[in-house]
Amino acid sequence: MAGNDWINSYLEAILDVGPGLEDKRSSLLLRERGRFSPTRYFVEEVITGFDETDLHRSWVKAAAMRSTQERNTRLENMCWRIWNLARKKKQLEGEEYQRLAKRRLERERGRREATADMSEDLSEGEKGDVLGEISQHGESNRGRMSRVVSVDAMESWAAQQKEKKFYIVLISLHGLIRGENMELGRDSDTGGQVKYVVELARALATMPGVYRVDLLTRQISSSDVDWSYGEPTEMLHSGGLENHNQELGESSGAYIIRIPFGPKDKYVAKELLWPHVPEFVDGALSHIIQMSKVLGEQIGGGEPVWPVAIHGHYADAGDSAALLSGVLNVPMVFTGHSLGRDKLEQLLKQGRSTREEINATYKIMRRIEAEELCLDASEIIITSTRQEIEEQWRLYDGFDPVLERKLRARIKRGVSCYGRFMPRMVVIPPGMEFHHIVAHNGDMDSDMEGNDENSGTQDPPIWGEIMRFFSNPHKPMILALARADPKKNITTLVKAFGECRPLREIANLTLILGNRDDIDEMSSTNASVILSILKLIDKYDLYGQVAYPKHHKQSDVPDIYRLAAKTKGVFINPAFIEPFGLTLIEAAAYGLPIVATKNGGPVDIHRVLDNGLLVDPHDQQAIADALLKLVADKQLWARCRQNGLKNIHLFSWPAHCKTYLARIASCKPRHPQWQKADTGDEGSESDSPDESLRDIQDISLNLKFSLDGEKTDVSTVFENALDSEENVPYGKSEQGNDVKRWSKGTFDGNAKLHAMRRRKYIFVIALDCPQSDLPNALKTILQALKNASASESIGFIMSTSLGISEVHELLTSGSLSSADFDAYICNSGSEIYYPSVNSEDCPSGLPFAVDLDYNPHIEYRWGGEGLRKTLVRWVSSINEKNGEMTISEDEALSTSHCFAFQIKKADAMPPVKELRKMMRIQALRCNVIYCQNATRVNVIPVLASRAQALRYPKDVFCL
Ligand SMILES: O=c1ccn([C@@H]2O[C@H](COP(=O)(O)OP(=O)(O)O[C@H]3O[C@H](CO)[C@@H](O)[C@H](O)[C@H]3O)[C@@H](O)[C@H]2O)c(=O)[nH]1
Ligand SMILES: O=P(O)(O)OC[C@H]1O[C@](O)(CO)[C@@H](O)[C@@H]1O
Repeated sequence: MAGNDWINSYLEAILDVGPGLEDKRSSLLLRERGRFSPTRYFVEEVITGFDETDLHRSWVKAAAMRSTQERNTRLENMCWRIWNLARKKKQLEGEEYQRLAKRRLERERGRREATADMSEDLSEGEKGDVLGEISQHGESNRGRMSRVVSVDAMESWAAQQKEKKFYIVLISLHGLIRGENMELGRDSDTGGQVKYVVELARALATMPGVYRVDLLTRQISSSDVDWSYGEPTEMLHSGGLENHNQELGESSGAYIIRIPFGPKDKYVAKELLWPHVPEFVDGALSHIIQMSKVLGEQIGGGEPVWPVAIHGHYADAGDSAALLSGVLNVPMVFTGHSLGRDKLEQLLKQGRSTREEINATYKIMRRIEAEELCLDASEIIITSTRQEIEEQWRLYDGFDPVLERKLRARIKRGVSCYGRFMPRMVVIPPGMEFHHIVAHNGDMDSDMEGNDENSGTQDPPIWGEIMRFFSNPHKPMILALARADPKKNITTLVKAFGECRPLREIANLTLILGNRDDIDEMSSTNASVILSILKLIDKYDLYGQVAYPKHHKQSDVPDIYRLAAKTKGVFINPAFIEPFGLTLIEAAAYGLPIVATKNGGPVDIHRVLDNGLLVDPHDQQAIADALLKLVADKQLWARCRQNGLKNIHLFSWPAHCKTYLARIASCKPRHPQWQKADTGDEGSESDSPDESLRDIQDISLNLKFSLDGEKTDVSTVFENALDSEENVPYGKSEQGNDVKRWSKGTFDGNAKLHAMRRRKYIFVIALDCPQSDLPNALKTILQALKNASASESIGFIMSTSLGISEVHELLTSGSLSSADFDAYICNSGSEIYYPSVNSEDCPSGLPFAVDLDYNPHIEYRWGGEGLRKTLVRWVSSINEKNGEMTISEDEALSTSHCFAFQIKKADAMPPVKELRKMMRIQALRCNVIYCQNATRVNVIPVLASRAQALRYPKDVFCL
């Protein structure tokens, strides 16, 4: 049922059912106590309803009742409802308060421990840093954004870049992205980020030193969306992009590359894309490897040209970028655009939904974990404003501005950070594409002079579409342009307008809220925004004063701003919080003064442009007052218009790109550590390209034998495993990551492994819990699979949380040999071994050869001894707290890249997320895994895992 109509309909139902209403003396609820009655049911539904938006409406209806009895019943129910709402709000506030206090304590403790660790060698200067760290941001107002334009240093950088030829990968996941006629505001997914990434890709490709930019996104071949989103590749034309240096990069250009993943014929909203991220990573990896090879031939003298950075935009693409940067060992960059923790806090503050409800709608906890992973994995995080760092990123476990500065100072002085790392946060606001604005600014000035009527040029069609709504189209236009998303808070704007008589008299209101054909076909969240607005227009009888056109094209947007400016109107963005606010710089560029929320990016924008007023978005009266002030005060209006136009050049893509590239160039170069194999005569072993495509099947023995707690008929596993190619039964890694496909890779450097080249199928056997019957089961599986096909064509990989000595024990107890498997992914993905007859290949003298390239490949941010010491302290604190030995370090099983701990009492252990959180608070980056039925904890490098090891694409160029 739309809106809160259910409340009134339940009240109607109560009145219809009506038992006991005659008894005027007793309370409705007391009267019904003890036995089921429909009245009681409806009353309870009403009073436990948790939304206050229609309380006023219920009140109006109750007050209008003629019958005293009916009125009293309604009022009585309203009292219950208000009481219940207040109680729930209080309870939520209490819970929130406790949560925040707990968080504060945890962070303080974490920071204390980190500081204590590093205290021995604190230099004097550093000690000073600790006090008043935050206030050190006291840069001047302009200074805060000055990074945008202080590009002098960039000139020398540009000279250096001439020699370089960068390949940059950007990722924006959901797929509704194209270069021309972007469908902005189409739904909740198509917002500013779409425009941002396309314009960034285009601008980067024109920079000196940049050879190619790929913007990876989802390929959607579905009748739900335009065919253009199904094209595998789209070149992004640079159009009239200006480059301040007039130095176009020697570039092969910018491209949108569409990777198919997720359901084939369906658009999937961003909240539902999470389970498909690993599939995207596999597709993207193939593309990047292929492209690096092609670029290597074009500009790398035959050596692959790896991406200089993989840059994820928004949490979902950040998650993917982290995995890709881990697999390829190249730097990761991240831009949040909008952050989950902040969104969660805002929604909780509104008090309308519980944490669980918010999570169910927005999958917000998954999103927050992805953002934490971005902090773990990124070298640089790009924000649009300083507010984003100080107010939003600081809400995360993995980021603390104080610790960040401290670590940076230590690195500068060459002092140890004891395995601690923080990404570098850099404020680089987005830019504007000015080429299509400049042409109109002259017109605008003549519009202002009132010359347009004789100018002979035709009005843009969108003007007519808007003006047809107005009784008096010449009044100043208040313009809002945003996605129909509740957080944009357009309903408060309509209320502010509707309830302010002078404003209604002096101005019109134009609402551009995306495109719609049929409200019933919109997503429920978008539809509810539109419906509430339509109801408010009706309620305040705003017909003739508000325009809400159903459609507009991207090319209409400049004309919409121009129309508002021509009428001496004002742009308004009243969002509860706006991370940056592209519309504000767009409005400024068209000479339109602004009223904007004081929460988020607009504060920084306003500081630079000084072209309007900031308001509290919850304060309806303040919104109306600010709008009235700007519209009515002609001098103020003109000053704001001029200020905006004068300073808008500070938001320029070329300046953005220069700072961006300088930052990226400062990252320590990293690239895959695997050695290029000697292609020699091995190439001939692959009979045909098809033959080299191997299917990987993951028979999850851990699932079958330990988690299920019951034995499975092993032969069934074989049948599934040998099922048709389309029906591959993929398993789950211990972290729940999908394990899918070995990237066409095999191993080199060891004669034994050359045999793998002949494999047509590779089966990955994932095992976690050694049980007494496991060796025999393994043996049976291997034999059965070999019998089912020519044994030469089948290869096996063991993927396990066990260490290599445990694997050896397991094999020996089942009379299996190390040569029965082609490779072993051990210690939860932190080591790879191959069978070897030469015992010198293995540090422990066992018949395995360790992959020596793998450890340096996954080493990024590995905390080593500093991390181990913190873990040991954590172990002691758990044992102390429990008063008994709950967990202990297992030195024998620990390796250089896997710290192993034995758990004695699984039920006395804190959940794994607590340990992850603690590590992050202390800036220690690692992957914590509870494995072997919660009897062991393995702590390994942050981007290592068993699933990631399967993507390790060693010597892919041989195939
Ligand atoms: O009906 C519409 C609605 C929006 N837009 C355009 O879509 C963009 C919207 O961007 P923005 O106002 O910045 O908001 P979001 O869509 O919410 O974008 C997110 O990402 C942006 C880029 O990082 C940030 O500026 C925002 O704060 C952040 O919320 C602008 O270019 C608008 O012109 C349209 O063309 N038509
Ligand atoms: O999910 P949120 O926090 O509302 O964020 C909005 C963001 O999502 C997007 O719609 C991208 O998927 C963006 O365009 C915008 O940056």
